[in-house]
Amino acid sequence: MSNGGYQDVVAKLETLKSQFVARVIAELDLNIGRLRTAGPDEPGLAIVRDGHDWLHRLAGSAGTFGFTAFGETARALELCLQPVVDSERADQQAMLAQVLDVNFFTRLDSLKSLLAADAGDSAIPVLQNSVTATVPEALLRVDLLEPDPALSRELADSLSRYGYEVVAFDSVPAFLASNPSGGITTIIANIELQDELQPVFDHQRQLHRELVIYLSRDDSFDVRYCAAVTGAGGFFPLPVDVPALADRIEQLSQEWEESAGGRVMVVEDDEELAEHYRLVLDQGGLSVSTITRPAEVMTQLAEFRPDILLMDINMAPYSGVSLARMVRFQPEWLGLPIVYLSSEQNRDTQISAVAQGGDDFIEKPISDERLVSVVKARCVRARQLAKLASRDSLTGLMKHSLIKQELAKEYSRCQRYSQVAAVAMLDLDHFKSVNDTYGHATGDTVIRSLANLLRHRLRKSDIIGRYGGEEFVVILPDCDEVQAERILQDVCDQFSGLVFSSQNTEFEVTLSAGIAILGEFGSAEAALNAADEAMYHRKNHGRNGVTLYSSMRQTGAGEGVASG
Ligand SMILES: Nc1nc2c(ncn2[C@@H]2O[C@H](COP(=O)(O)OP(=O)(O)OP(=O)(O)O)[C@@H](O)[C@H]2O)c(=O)[nH]1
Repeated sequence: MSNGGYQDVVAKLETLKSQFVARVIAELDLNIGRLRTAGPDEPGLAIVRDGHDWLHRLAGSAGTFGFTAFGETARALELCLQPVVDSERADQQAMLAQVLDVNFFTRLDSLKSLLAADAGDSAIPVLQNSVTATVPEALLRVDLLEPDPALSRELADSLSRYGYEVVAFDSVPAFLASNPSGGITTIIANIELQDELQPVFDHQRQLHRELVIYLSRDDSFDVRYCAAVTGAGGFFPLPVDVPALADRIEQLSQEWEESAGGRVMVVEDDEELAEHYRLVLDQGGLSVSTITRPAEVMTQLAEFRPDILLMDINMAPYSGVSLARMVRFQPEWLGLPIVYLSSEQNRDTQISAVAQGGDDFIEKPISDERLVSVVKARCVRARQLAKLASRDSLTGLMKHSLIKQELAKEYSRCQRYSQVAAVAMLDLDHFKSVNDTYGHATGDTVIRSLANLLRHRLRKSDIIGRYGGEEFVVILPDCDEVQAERILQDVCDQFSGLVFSSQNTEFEVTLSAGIAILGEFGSAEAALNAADEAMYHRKNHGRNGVTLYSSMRQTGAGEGVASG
């Protein structure tokens, strides 16, 4: 975020703080006046219950706006009223006189002066060092810092086959001169340049140590350890195992993507507090949606689709705990992490809230820095878990069941809007012999390499899944036969150009693909079967290439495919 943007956030937070003060001053006069009139009767009890709720809200929100002493006193006063609220009806009236004594009102009156004192000397507890981190596309770029021109050329050439845009530099100053905007990239650097790079990291916020991979001629423990000490994300001895290096770049960029951003929905009925959280979390690089009316929770969930839901507990007349239960009525939200953000301090109540449909509890008030770091960590975890459930562990691509769901969705979309989309089935050629000759681990590297290539070569809107062992499905929305054939032929060519090595032997692998156009079939399943049949046709006609189902039909093959 630019400095201007940061100043803007600070100004908005200051405005919220002023609004909070103005509201609280009005509430103080009103509530103190009412509590003074509370007699030992039913109307008096109602006033005390309202007063308790009001103090509870103040205790939770004041600290967030920087009114620490004020918030602590409000909390102490809330606890004074707690026994009345908690006790049996018969005892309540008798307790009133004891609780509402001179001491209670002296402390209640002190709230006004505490508010004024805190307002004078407390700074807005805003994040000082925010990061906006939503730049995964930039990670396709790899900056290569290698003084040896021959090695640099060879590596740049090999990595570009995996779909990376490689920019080579022979020195750190040359790299810095070319990247003045400091876009986030993966950096592959010869470890000899390590001492020059360290000061650069200290001064450039966009360069991240964890996105650096060192190359080294010396593969000793000491050198590897030194690289780890710098916080580097990878280490490769020379000569480089290129597929493994490409794989590491991919892993780093995926880890980065997971840790960047995150979607959080906040349900908080206090409007100033909700806006404060929104500004602070947004400043911390998260996408935020806030709702102050709990009745909107279901609609907003469906629209915003958050990674986590942050929910206040006391939102009279609603309870966050019951809302969490209600959210869980819908199977789709069973796995959504719900974190209570509440000023509730009673441990038993906290545990009971978590037991009834929530996942965790954050106590209010919480500092801005801590809120951002806790929420970010929860988002990363939520994304990792969601990914584990739906993504193939070897490649990170969609699993069989998910890709079939996506295909069904795309099929309906094409039907509804009369759009064109293609589905392709891809299968590695003679893959059994790769495993048999070089071992299963090398076979895994080949599978991952194809997955990475597909991720890079295809558009963001294309959908890729691992359908089976060495079989992949690709869905290409808004893509006709001619375009799909061109794209997949390009993938085939790129893939067959990758050089793998194992046991000092270099080898290449090819793939066969079949393509079908969704709209030409009566169901998504039938289109997939057709793509599969076209792929087998390619296997029987020389492999290493693409077959269109429609051309295969024209030449008389594939009569058996169901078209409905
Ligand atoms: N390394 C590795 N191998 C796998 C994985 N899943 C499936 N395979 C292997 O993929 C191979 C598939 O072999 P086949 O179905 O005979 O096909 P092929 O050898 O590729 O022959 P064609 O498809 O006719 O070109 C088998 O050896 C499986 O064990 C995996 O996750 N990792």
